[in-house]
Amino acid sequence: KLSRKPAIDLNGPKKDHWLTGNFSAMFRGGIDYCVELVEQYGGAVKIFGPLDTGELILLSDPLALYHVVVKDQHIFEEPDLFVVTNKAMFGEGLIATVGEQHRRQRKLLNPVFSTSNMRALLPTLQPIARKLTSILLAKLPDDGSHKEIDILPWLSRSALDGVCQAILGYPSDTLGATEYDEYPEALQMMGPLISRFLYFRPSVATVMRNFSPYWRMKLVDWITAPWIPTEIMKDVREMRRITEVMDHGSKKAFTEKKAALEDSATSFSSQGNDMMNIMLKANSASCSSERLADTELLGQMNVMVFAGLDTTTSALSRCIYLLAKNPLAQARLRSEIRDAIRSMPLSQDDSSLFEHDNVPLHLSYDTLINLPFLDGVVRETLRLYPPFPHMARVVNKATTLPLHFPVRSSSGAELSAIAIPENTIVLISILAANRNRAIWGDDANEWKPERWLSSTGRKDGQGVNVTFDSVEAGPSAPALGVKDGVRYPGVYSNMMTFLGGSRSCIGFKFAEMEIKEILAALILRLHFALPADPDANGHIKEIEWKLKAFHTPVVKSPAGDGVTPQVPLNVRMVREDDFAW
Ligand code: HEM
Repeated sequence: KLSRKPAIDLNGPKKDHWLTGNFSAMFRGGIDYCVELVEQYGGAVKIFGPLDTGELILLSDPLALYHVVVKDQHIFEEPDLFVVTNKAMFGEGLIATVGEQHRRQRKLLNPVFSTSNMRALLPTLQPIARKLTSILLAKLPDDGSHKEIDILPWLSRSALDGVCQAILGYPSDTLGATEYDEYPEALQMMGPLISRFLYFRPSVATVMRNFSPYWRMKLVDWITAPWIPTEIMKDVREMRRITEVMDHGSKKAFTEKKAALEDSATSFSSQGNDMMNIMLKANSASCSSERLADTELLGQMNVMVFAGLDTTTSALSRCIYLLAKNPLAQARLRSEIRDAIRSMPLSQDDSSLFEHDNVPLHLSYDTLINLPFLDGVVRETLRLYPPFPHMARVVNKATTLPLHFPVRSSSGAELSAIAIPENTIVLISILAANRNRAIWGDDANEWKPERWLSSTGRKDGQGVNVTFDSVEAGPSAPALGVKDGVRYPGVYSNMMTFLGGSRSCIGFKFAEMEIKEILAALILRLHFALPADPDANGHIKEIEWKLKAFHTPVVKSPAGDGVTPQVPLNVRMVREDDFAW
């Protein structure tokens, strides 16, 4: 059906490959390829998808994106394939629902992610950040010299413990890992397995649409039979095992939580600050027509972990890698954190707040969130390297999209609007939008945390879906990401990293807090540098970020295999001169 739609009258590159269209070039060429495409053809580019997907539109024009995610978002829907397969894996959580059901879920869940709830959640994340720092410190030589450590698994475990404890209220301790716990282990393996299944998603969707639950299970039993030996069947079997463990673990945690709440129903006394608890209370208090079913609440548990884990790990590892590459920025950030800690009022009653040097361990939520340079580092990293580089939408009826910056048709005519046939797939290029020179300036492709320091845009858009025309620059300095009143419709700092509109990321404040807390704890005590020691063959490790579903860091050949995800850095204890910048 998709391949039979009318041709799209838009300029773009030729097909790179008969089977994969422009997709293999996009993955191979990574960020540079996508940025060059957009710089050459503009904010709406015709590209070719794999197999019979046919022509797609790579979209990054600000006005067009405002229509896609806010104004006409009922026309630009999540692909059915995405929704159906998410439902099969996670149940009826936010990323698996559409229309009225999705609206009802967001209405209940939006207030759960309020700033005041984040403030109350920070103390759950602080011990995790502290534990991560202690674990890495314990690995280092006593003489203050450096050691190479792959920080990726450690960041992933802290992100997992953070999501499990703060969102689910599940006492996960993968950082400590004294005992094997199959539930968090299954949650952690879900993301990587799903990336391996990217090309099989269409078959899963077909099965979901055309088979009854009975025959679906029969089919799964058949294809996961242990006597089918191929590699891919191993992955299918693993996926089945993980889904079952996740389902069982979530149901158990949910049932216990619900029972505890019902026990204290008369007083609704606090059972902990985790988001699941807040969500259950909000649900019980809502009117019956808006209330979510248990299956929907359960679905949220799986969805939150999936949506919050690899994204946060990717952002955190990119921040530390960039700081390792930019020692001056690292020193500046460290000084800012130390100064903030020194100026905090000391609570002599709470000795747990102190470590050696009489340094309080934790910053308050408001101090942490408002540290200007830390904020600049996080925003700039999320702008330049959005963990989700592209998001897909399908056009459910033929429409016309207005553009702010005109592009060319196939015949070279100037277009200020594009006609989009029904069933066209639109790829929202978060990456290209966040690097648009016309909005962000000529240095848009450079990592400059300090660009945020003088911007009144620093606090813009926090959770508010403002309309396209209603944003004005502040009175003193110009707001970043706004040029002549034009901006992207993102919920976070005029950028598209967390998208905008009613399907924007619900967890962005949580992600921001978790990234800042872990960064602050690590940078204060540890110094990071890129690998510099040659191996036995004289090769020095060079980290490369491959563009897949997420940006995946690997070590380039010949020092590495170019495949295994890792971020090996030289780590040592901080010295006094590491604060000078
Ligand atoms: C740096 C970290 C993160 C990034 C870059 C990110 C990005 C995104 C993006 C781009 C979407 C839109 C997806 C779509 O439209 O298909 C999204 C949705 C979502 N995110 Fe995040 N996310 C992050 C962290 C989190 C965290 C920590 C949580 C949970 C606490 C979370 C929960 C969700 C959920 C539930 C949705 C679906 C929202 C809906 O459809 O209504 N995310 N995220």
